[in-house]
Amino acid sequence: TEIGRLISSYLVKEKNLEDHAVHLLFSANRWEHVPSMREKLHQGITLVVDRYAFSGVAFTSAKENFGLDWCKQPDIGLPKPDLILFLQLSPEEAAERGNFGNERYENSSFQEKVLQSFYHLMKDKTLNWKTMDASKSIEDLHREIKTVAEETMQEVQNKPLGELWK
Ligand SMILES: Nc1ncnc2c1ncn2[C@@H]1O[C@H](COP(=O)(O)OP(=O)(O)OP(=O)(O)O)[C@@H](O)[C@H]1O
Ligand SMILES: Cc1cn([C@H]2C[C@H](O)[C@@H](COP(=O)(O)O)O2)c(=O)[nH]c1=O
Repeated sequence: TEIGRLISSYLVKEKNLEDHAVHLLFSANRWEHVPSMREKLHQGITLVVDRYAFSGVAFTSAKENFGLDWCKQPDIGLPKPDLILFLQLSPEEAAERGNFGNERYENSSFQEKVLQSFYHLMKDKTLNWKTMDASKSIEDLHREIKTVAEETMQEVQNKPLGELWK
């Protein structure tokens, strides 16, 4: 989408955007997909969503003068995930993996702040957070994710779709 392209040029540092504005753009980029997400979910299709609103809150609240509550507001009411997988890897190990350091936000001190924001978000017991050890091999991690995802799909198949942070 146009918003998506604008965000991409911000992330690769081609464009600078004001911090509040970019936070709202990330959220708008989620909201513009909600009608098609709802349609697919009602057809029984399982959605795997990379990052979603939790990255929105964790990354913006890691900036100076942004509280967690303000950061959550624009994403309140999005489709609520049945399972949130947090792939945990130390900032040091992440930095050793391919391509780290080129994008905006990819420096270890900022990533450490983001990690603390994620720990805060994970305290919310109304959400089904599961932490996976991302230092494992791709194959082992894949197996574990598949198992927990399939269990969740079984559990929730007849449950109504919830609204995030409501
Ligand atoms: N379990 C793993 N073990 C070893 N290397 C991995 C593993 N998972 C991913 N990688 C490698 O780490 C690099 C980053 O992986 P990937 O792009 O999947 O991360 P990501 O978390 O999706 O990053 P971002 O969301 O910031 O784009 C890639 O080079 C990928 O091949
Ligand atoms: C969803 C979302 C993401 N971000 C940040 C987090 C990452 O640094 C990038 C996304 O990188 P990817 O390689 O495309 O996964 O954007 C953010 O600041 N706010 C958000 O809502």
